Amino acid sequence: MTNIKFDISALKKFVNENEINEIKPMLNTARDELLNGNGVENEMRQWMTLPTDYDKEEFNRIKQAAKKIQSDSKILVVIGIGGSYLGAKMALDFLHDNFYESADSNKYPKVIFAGNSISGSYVNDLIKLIGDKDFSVNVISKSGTTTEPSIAFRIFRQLLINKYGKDEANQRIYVTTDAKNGALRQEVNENGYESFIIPNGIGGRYSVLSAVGLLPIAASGANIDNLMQGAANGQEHYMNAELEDNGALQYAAYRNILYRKGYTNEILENYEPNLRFLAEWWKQLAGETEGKDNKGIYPSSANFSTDLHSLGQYIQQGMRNLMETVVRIDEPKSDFKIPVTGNNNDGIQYLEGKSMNDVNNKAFQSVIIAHTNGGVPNMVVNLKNQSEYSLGELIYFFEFAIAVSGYLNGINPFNQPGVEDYKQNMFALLGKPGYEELKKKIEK
Ligand SMILES: O=P(O)(O)OC[C@H]1O[C@](O)(CO)[C@@H](O)[C@@H]1O
Repeated sequence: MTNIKFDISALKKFVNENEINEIKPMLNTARDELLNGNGVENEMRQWMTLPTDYDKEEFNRIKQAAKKIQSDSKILVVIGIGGSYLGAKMALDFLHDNFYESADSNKYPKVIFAGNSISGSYVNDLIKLIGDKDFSVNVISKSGTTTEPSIAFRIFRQLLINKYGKDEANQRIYVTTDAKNGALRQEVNENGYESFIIPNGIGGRYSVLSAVGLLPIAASGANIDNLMQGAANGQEHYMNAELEDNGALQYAAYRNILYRKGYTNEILENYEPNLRFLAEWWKQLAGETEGKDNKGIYPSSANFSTDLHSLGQYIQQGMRNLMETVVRIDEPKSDFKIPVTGNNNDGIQYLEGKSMNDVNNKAFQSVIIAHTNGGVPNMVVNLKNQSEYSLGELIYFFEFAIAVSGYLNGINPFNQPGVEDYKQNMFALLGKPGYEELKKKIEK
C-alpha cells in the first residue's frame, strides 16, 4: 500500500502505448544500475536505504536536541543553503499550518532559515525579529566552506556569544556536517558543540531524511518517526515494484518519453500554498541531478490557482516545450464553506455553501483539460494527505524517480560540477587568497 497514486490519464494524446514498452528495457537498466551500484558515482547512493538503515543512536540524540531547543528557545535559526536548507524548509511548510512562522501562540520555537542568500537586509531583519528572545542555532553544511552559511554562522554565533557568553552559546549551537572533514567539524572539535553527521554517501539534495532535515523538522514539533516510516514504506515499494505497479518508475519513464519529444521544461505544480517549497526542493533535486552534459529537463514550478493568473497565459499558449506535473492532495488538511450572503453582486452566488476544496478540485480538473487541449502534457502525483508519513513517501518517490531518470538520460546523477564555476569567479573578485591569477584574468 502506498499513499501515492501516479496518474497518466491526461497523457493519452501525447504518448503512444508502445512508447512505454520501448523505453521499459532502458528504464529497467537505469533502475538496476541504481539498485546494484554499477552506475557511475555509486558510492553516493546511501540515501536509497537511509529510511531503514540509519544511525538510531543519532536519531535519538536528534530528538533530545529538539526537546532542548523547544525548552530553551523561542527561535531556532537554521543556517544552510541548497540541500542543506530546502528539504527542511519544504517539510516544515508542508507539515504545519500556513502561518506557523508568524503564530505567536505556537508552543514550539519558530524555525527561521538563514545563510541561504547574501542579503545584509535579511540578516538585519532577522536580528530584529530575534530581538531579546531566546534562540539557538543549527548550522548545516556538508563542506563547511560554503560562503553564504559561513557568513551567517559568524554573525549568529557572535550574537549568541554576546547574549549568553561563550559557554552557554556553545550549548545553543548544533552543527550538522561531515563526520571528519571540513571547517565546521574543526569548530565542533574546538568548541564541543553538539553535532550530527551528513553521511559521506549522501549529497545535499538527497539529505532531507538525515540529520540535515530531521533536527529542524523535529524542533518544529513534527513527528520524525512517522516521517521515516513513510519513507521506509516508499523505499520498500519503489525499490522493488515493477514498472506496472511503480509510480516512481512510471514518472521517470514518462517524463523522459516527453523530454525526448521536445518537452524540455517541466513545471511542478500544486494547489495548496504550503506546497510551494516542495517545488523549490524538487527543483534542486532535479536540476542538480539532471542538468549536465548539455542536456536535462529544466525544472520549474508554479503555484495554482495563484499563478493561473500570471503564468497561466504562457502555459496555455506559449512555446510548446512544457510538461506539467501536479502534486495533488487527496484529503486537504481542512476545508471552508463559501459564505451565504443573500446577494449576487460579486457574481458567485452559485457557489454559496460550496466547499472551497471542491472548487479547488474543479479548478484542477479544468486546468488539466485546458492545458492538455493547449498542447501541454500533464501528469498527476496524487498524495493521500499532508501527514509526516505521506511526506516521507513523497520524498522517497521523487528521490528515486529523479535518480533513475538521471541514469536513463546517461548522466552522472550524483555530482554537480557546474555549480563551481560562478564560485571561482566570485572568490577571485572578492580577493580570496589563491585566486590572484583568475582575478587578473577576469579584470582584463
Ligand atoms: O552543505 P554545503 O556543503 O554547504 O552545500 C550546500 C549546497 O551547495 C551545493 O554544493 C552547490 O553549491 C549544493 O549541492 C549543496 O546542497
